[in-house]
Amino acid sequence: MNTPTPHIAAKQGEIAPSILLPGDPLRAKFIAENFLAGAKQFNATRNMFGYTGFYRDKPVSVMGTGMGCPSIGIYSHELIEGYGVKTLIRVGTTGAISEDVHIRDLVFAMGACTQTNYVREFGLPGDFAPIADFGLLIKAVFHAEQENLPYHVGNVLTSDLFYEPEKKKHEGLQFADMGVLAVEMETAALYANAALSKARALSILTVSDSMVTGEKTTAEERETSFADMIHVALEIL
Ligand SMILES: O=P(O)(O)O[C@H]1O[C@H](CO)[C@@H](O)[C@H]1O
Ligand SMILES: O=c1cc[nH]c(=O)[nH]1
Repeated sequence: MNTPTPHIAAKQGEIAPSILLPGDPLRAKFIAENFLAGAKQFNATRNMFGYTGFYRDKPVSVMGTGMGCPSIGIYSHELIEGYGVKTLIRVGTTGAISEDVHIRDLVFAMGACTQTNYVREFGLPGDFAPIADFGLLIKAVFHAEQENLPYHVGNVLTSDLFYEPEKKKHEGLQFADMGVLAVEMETAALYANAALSKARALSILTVSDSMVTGEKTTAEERETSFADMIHVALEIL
């Protein structure tokens, strides 16, 4: 794939082989300014900000993906196929659907069930199971254990809907009955793209609210647990 790509303005060599991917481009800016040394901006196309800097002397990039599978699908494809990115870690928020998962906990998405059509569009002769890279996952678990962070490992649900019509509200609970922990909107597409292009991917999510209890994090609480998520991601690259 030629660069610059249709959605990323970087020149070859400006994006590191490892990248963090928050949904929100302003979170990418925050991560670059607060967690990376010497960060330089490589993208502003569509205001989808991207930066490369250093973490413990290792080059690391961070870029927003937007919301939903088509959006992260486009950016992760161009990052892998255009810029040779090998390791992609989504750092996002998620809503708990399991009663065992509480706000502020971390969820490492071992697999991603989905209601989206993204993976089906690949035209495989059956259902593909989008899974995390095992090496990244085990390092994330090891780091969370060392730091005594509250975390869960398991399935998430990647949905196209943030606002569900009343008659669909029971569907999250049906997935919860199958052991699914939490709902978000991008992981299945990220894992499918990584599999297709032989890259490594993991979603590390912070629980921002609970469908079970109705609890929500405050802005201040989100900042604290958000920092845990970024530290885990940076430490395992
Ligand atoms: O916090 P981010 O990474 O954006 O992730 C979650 O938040 C957005 C919805 O508010 C969706 O993108 C969902 O997956
Ligand atoms: O409830 C939530 C919270 C974060 N992200 C989602 O997609 N849903």
